[in-house]
Amino acid sequence: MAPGAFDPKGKLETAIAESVVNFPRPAEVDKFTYGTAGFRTKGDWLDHVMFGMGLLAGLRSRKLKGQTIGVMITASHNKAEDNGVKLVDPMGEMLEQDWESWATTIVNGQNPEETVKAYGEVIQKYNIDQDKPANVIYARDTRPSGARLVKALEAGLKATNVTYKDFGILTTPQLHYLVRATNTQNDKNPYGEVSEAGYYKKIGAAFRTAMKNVKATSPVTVDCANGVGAPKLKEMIKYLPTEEECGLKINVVNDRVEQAEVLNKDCGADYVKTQQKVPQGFDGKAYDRWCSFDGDADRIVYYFNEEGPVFRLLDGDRIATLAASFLGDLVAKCDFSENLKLGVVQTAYANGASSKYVTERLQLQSEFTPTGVKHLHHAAARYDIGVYFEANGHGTVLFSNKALNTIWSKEPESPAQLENLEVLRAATELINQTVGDAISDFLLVEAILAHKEYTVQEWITTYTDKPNKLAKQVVKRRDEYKTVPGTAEQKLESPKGLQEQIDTEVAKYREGRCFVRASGTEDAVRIYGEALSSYDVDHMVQTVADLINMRSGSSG
Ligand SMILES: CC(=O)N[C@H]1[C@@H](OP(=O)(O)O)O[C@H](CO)[C@@H](O)[C@@H]1O
Ligand SMILES: [Mg+2]
Repeated sequence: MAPGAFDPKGKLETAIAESVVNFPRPAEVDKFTYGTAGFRTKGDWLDHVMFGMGLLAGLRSRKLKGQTIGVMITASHNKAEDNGVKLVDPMGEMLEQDWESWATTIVNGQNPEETVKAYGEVIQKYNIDQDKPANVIYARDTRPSGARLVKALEAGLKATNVTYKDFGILTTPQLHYLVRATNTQNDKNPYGEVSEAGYYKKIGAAFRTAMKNVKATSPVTVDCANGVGAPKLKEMIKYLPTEEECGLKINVVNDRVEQAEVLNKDCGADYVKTQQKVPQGFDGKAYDRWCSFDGDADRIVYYFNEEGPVFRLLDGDRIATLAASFLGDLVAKCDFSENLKLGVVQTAYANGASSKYVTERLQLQSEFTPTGVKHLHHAAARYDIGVYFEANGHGTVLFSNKALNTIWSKEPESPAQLENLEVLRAATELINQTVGDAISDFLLVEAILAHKEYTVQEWITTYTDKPNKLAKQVVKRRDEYKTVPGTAEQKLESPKGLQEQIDTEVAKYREGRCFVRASGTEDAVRIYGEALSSYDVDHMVQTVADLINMRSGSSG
């Protein structure tokens, strides 16, 4: 058929209608919405969504000349019975925003005819030729519902004649890696071998180079949230230099993947960050270095206990500043003829002290985007070296082509410069540039700590966090809470008059900052505040919560 042509009684369309009846819509869900994290809900309700994602992944691949599209089945840090799905674009980035609404449309058909109709709308809108090749790869985390959901996905792929490959159980960033590796395998600079082992080889070799002349302080303990990060980190360790070689001993805890119900339970990066406490299974002594992955291993936070014990968190802001300081130093020492622009991208939830440290101490550019990794990723891509992290521990570093060319083509002028250059080159290979990756970020942090000869105490004293609080408030209608574009979501446009009230309140506190926005993932609005004293923060955030409560009551 011609591009854009669609026949509701055509071969593929008939196959869709016949197959989708095996994956009916669950009565429990009114409407599915593709949000920041793709689709996410109870695993039992997602078969129909998976079928639709099979259709859409195939269409997206056909639209992009047969380039391989990824499908990741995971619900990250959510509980074990939940599941979810996200599409991955050809260079390993998140699905293009325009297509998110098509994802929503294609899974919300009330009957087979409506599903076929939605499929046809995408074909017409994007002028897609159904006879063209389509390639999709997919993987899932360790959730029990994953194996069944894969069948629904495959049914959608089969109905529309898509060539596909199942990569089994992987971390989310591994799937992103594989998508990019697949699409660049015939390029001059392939991203890496197209296999899970290829991922370990690339990162393992880079870590070995980065650690060549330094020794780590051992040990470090990794809480894997009882998720997919556990078996994958254990596999990664086989490719790393041994403790004798580099000084690093890695303990893996919370690795009970066979026990589905303990996934993310009282452990993992999200628990540690939101509860501000050590995970289940913590047995560290004062100042022992620990970190936690989330359930699909795309987030990481570090922490330790001071005597007391007093819990101290080293979150995404800390990793961003550590990485920016390290990379900035290396770039300066390599003395490139080209000027490489380094920047740090954060959201408004970043602690003010970290942003100040970036601009004043590191003398680097700092920028803020709205919440959500795709915003940070796009902004970071505009720098030669763009470091981005959400405070919750999701982030990575992006190197522009110019940066890569400069770094790899430079002729060193001294043995010391060669050493720095080698470390910087290793960093470009060690860091997963497709998406935040707990395993890759973990090894980056470990390499940096070894180079800087930092203990956790030295790391945390680089700056002092401002007292802060993140609260949430359930409201009748969170969609009433809209922010002014270009303010990184820090000013409300509506409800009318609320921002003025917040401003008046915040002005009462020394170095006060407070903003309110609707959550994209939960049915609530979030309130973030910081000020010079923690007493002030508590008071300010509580008063703002009360203001919202009063509004919410009258507007409902
Ligand atoms: C304050 C906060 O941590 N917000 C999280 C949360 O978004 P909300 O839109 O705030 O619900 O979930 C997002 C997806 O995981 C993550 O990107 C983001 O950082
Ligand atoms: Mg995650």
